[in-house]
Amino acid sequence: MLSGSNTASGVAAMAAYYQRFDPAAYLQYNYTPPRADFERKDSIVPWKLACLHRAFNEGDVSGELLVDIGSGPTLYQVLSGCEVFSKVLLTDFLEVNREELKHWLQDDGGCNLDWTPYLQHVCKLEGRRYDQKAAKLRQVITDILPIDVHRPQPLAHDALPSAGADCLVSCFCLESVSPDLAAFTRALGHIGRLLRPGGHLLLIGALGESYYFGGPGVKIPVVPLTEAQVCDSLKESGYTLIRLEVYTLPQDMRVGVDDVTGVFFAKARKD
Ligand SMILES: Nc1ncnc2c1ncn2[C@@H]1O[C@@H](CSCCNC[C@@H]2Cc3ccc([N+](=O)[O-])cc3CN2)[C@@H](O)[C@H]1O
Repeated sequence: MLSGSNTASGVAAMAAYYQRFDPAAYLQYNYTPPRADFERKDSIVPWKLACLHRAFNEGDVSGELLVDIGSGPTLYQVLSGCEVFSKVLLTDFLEVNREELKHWLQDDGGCNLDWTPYLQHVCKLEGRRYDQKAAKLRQVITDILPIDVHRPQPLAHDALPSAGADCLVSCFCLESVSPDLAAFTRALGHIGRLLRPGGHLLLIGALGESYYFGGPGVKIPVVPLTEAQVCDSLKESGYTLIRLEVYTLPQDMRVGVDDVTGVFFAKARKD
């Protein structure tokens, strides 16, 4: 187990693990079938996309600026939000992930995953024509910034307007970058400072995960969360929970890349 919560050594140990993170392998492990099988009702990615579609489109989420916290090398988390917000910021700790996202934005053929099935699936949910989604995304994603959720100010001081973001989305990040539960809760508070009061947080994460592979042989420790801990941490860090949904992994979704037992989706509002 890593040493104490948010101590320099605990956080530094996590940062050291991430020096070996391999975006291409990570995408292969989690964002291809069976976990991303758009023909299967019980596949994880369609479940996540349905949660995000509903959360962005039920009338209470609005504003100009959406910030994705810890984007990693993935885009799926903003496919619905890009129709609601005029500005979207992607963020990640690692240069290799920011580069992966830039490849997609610049459409330079350097991507390690074809996002077409994802865009098609979300357009089907929205009843929208597919051929405008990529252009819309490239139009609203205005920057890809470095972030560290363990800093009280996770982004550069001039990254956001003074009022803050209108909405945050964060998927599978906080629990897998924190040395323990206290650091996870503190990180929730840090990202909350980026959000205006009354703004929404859409948080997706792993339940019961104690490790995952961020590449071949790159075993990264994770804070194993329960639903109750997620609810308590949100409350403790200044959010009001609106809805919590849980997906339990069927046996054949447990493919050996982690020991996840479930996935949670939380929609919350900053007090
Ligand atoms: N201090 C930091 N601040 C912000 N971001 C940071 C920091 N350190 C690293 N990062 C950044 O955060 C990371 C985000 S990827 C974290 C992976 N999370 C676990 C993985 C994901 C996953 C996906 C799908 C499914 N499923 O069931 O379908 C299960 C699971 C469970 N395993 C990475 O981009 C790193 O670059």
